[in-house]
This record gives sequence, C-alpha cells and structure tokens, in this order.
Amino acid sequence: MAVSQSELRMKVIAIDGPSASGKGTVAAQVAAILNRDYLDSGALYRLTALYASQQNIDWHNEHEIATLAYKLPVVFSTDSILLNGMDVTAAIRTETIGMGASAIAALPAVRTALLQRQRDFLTPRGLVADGRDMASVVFPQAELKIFLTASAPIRAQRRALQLGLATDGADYQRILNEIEKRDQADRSRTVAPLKPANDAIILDTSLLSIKESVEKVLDWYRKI
Ligand SMILES: Nc1ncnc2c1ncn2[C@@H]1O[C@H](COP(=O)(O)OP(=O)(O)O)[C@@H](O)[C@H]1O
Ligand SMILES: Nc1ccn([C@H]2C[C@H](O)[C@@H](COP(=O)(O)OP(=O)(O)O)O2)c(=O)n1
Repeated sequence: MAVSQSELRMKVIAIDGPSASGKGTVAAQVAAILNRDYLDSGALYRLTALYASQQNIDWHNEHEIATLAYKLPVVFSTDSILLNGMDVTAAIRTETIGMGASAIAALPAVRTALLQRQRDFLTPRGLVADGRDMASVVFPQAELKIFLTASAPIRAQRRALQLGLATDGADYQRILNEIEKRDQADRSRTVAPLKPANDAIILDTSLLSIKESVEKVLDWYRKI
C-alpha cells in the first residue's frame, strides 16, 4: 500500500526547549557529528525583532513585523549572521532582543511569515533544528523529537557563565528573572506555545554535561 505524505518521516531531529537549556549547543554538535545542516530558528525571531527595532517598528505591530519577516535580508555563514549586510552575530544575542523575539513570536502572522523560511533549511543532507515549535509545527514529521530542559536556576547559571558573569549575586538573579519571565511568555501564548510535543522525548540536562546530553540524543537517534 502506498505511504501517504503525512506518514513519511522527515530527516529532521527537532530539539525544542526553554531558554538556556542547551538546545543550540546540543543541536549544533549533533548536526556536526551526523554531517547535517543546523537550523537555529530562534535566530530568525531575534533577527526579526532587531530589524523591527532598527526601523522603529513597535514589537506589537503584527502586520508591519510580518511584512519585515517575509523579506528579512539575512545571510547565514558558518560563524556570522549578516542582516542587511551588517554583522549582527552578537547584537541579536542580548536579552533585550531575546524579549523582543519572544514578543514578536506571539504574533500569528509573524510565525506564518517565518514558517517556509525555516522549512527551506531542510535539504537531502538532513537537518537538526532547535527552537520552541520544531516538533509541533515546523517539522511535525521529524524522525526524532527531543524536548531539552533543565531547572531554571541551572539554566540561569549556564547563561551567566556563557556571558562571563558570576553565577550568584545580582547578575545571576537578574538573568534568572529574565529567563523565568521569557519562559512564562513563551508557554502562555496562544500560537505554538512552548511545550513538549506529544511524541517528544524529554531530556532533562540539569545533571548532565554537554557531552552526555549529545550522547543521549545520538543514542536515541541510533535506535530509530
Ligand atoms: N548539559 C550542559 N551542561 C552544562 N552546560 C551546558 C549544557 N548544555 C549547554 N550548556 C551551556 O549552557 C549555555 C547555554 O546553552 P545554549 O545552547 O546557548 O542554550 P539555548 O540554545 O537553549 O538557549 C552554553 O554556554 C552551553 O555551553
Ligand atoms: N521556534 C521558535 C524559536 C524561538 N522563538 C521565540 C521565543 C524565544 O523566547 C525567542 C528567542 O529564542 P532563542 O531560541 O534564540 O532563545 P534562547 O537561546 O533559548 O534564549 O524566540 C519561538 O517562538 N519559536
């Protein structure tokens, strides 16, 4: 009997999860080991938020931001991201832009505008994609779906270390507050909220090293 399109498994490993859980790090390493492309979908939301702010467009202006998102002039290369010819690799990583990304990500027209752009990253090489809705919306036929998480205090410590800040005191507390605020916003929105897909495997990395987290994903991949 013929297999319908909806039954076909896509050569995609979807890795979703909350902020600073390690999705990007694990997804990029798994992609390199399996010789696949890597999609950092959050970067597209961050780029859209940055582009809007550069043009003084309010992050709640759904129509204008969706229009920008459709024509985002972005070039991804191995170690940099160019927006309109400008290197914005570091500029999109600030927590202000993270909050902006989270705000515009709640607008349905913006998500629709970025949908095809994300799907276009899939080539015959295969893809490892990280974000919030890789498994539920963008690649529902992904061959493996992981929901990567860790406790909020551990994620805040990881983010602090990543930014070269102390893992206690005022900086840590501010990062923890920002992480919890963004998680809450991403979980409670009506479109594509942050939550594990029904068929996702939950990987809590609170007590795991990066190497162990990558190994877990590869172990599951070998079993599919
Ligand atoms: N399992 C882990 N154990 C310890 N640190 C980790 C682990 N996974 C990721 N990290 C570190 O946590 C930080 C945040 O990871 P990142 O991949 O940027 O998260 P996300 O993409 O989910 O926001 C990075 O500095 C990364 O090296
Ligand atoms: N697939 C995605 C990816 C990101 N987003 C939104 C929600 C997030 O708070 C922001 C930023 O995402 P990003 O993955 O870059 O953020 P973190 O690295 O996890 O802190 O974008 C989304 O709604 N859907």
